[in-house]
Amino acid sequence: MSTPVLETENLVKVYGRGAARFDALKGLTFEIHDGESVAIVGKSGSGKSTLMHLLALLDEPTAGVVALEGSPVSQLDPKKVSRLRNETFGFVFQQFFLNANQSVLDNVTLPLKIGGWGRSQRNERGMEVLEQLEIADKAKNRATDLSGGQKQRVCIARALVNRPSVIFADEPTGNLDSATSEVVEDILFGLHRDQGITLVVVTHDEELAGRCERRLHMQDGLIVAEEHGVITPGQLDTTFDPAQLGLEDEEDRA
Ligand SMILES: Nc1ncnc2c1ncn2[C@@H]1O[C@H](COP(=O)(O)OP(=O)(O)OP(=O)(O)O)[C@@H](O)[C@H]1O
Repeated sequence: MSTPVLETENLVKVYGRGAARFDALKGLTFEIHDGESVAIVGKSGSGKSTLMHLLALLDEPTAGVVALEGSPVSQLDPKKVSRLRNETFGFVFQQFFLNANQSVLDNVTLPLKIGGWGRSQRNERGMEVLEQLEIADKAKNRATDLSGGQKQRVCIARALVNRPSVIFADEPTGNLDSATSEVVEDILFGLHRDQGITLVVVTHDEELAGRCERRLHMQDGLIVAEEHGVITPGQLDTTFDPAQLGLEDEEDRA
């Protein structure tokens, strides 16, 4: 089998110390292969975002290993880690994280600016992805002057601009109404299908998780179950048991 794009071994994350110590991840070992779509699901506080931050090299584990394409990340120079993160990953978050004072195009091309690209090349590539996301007519708008769905499309454009091999999406539809959510999901899964981009999605949304080929179920800092296969909405009632996934609590879904 090919080298996994991401791999963890006995991954541990502890926040705080003494009486304030909290063991957020308690030793996770798993692999994510190139071109997979994987959902990380579980109750609020189970450790999903913590795990995603470690996988995305946005934070460091307390113990254990994260390996990117077979190379343990802790052995790499921090500058190289930043470069790898910028080149390999795209990020889509529920809160958008768009710079309000910049244009849509400048927001989208930020990863290229960080990567040292010149302005004209950045703008050319930026317009390409905005066209792909059918939002090129908004390139000069301020990023705040958009609807929620348009903002998320801008975020996806920004995530794509560097031609990443992995997109991390943390509750990507959490701020969107259901019709807009479907559009955004279709875009993400279209990229996965057509461009072979690996998708790692953190979500409380059963339907979104069901569209992924694999679901890792987290509970109290551990992966307690793993499910394979896409689940269509019609199957949700019978095969996708919210109680089993720790999603039974309405409050957790808010
Ligand atoms: N910086 C931090 N310092 C201390 N504790 C933290 C920190 N970040 C997260 N935690 C704790 O670690 C646990 C896991 O948090 P995490 O955000 O990973 O959960 P989650 O499953 O993503 O939750 P949610 O679905 O609500 O986003 C929680 O109990 C949280 O309070």
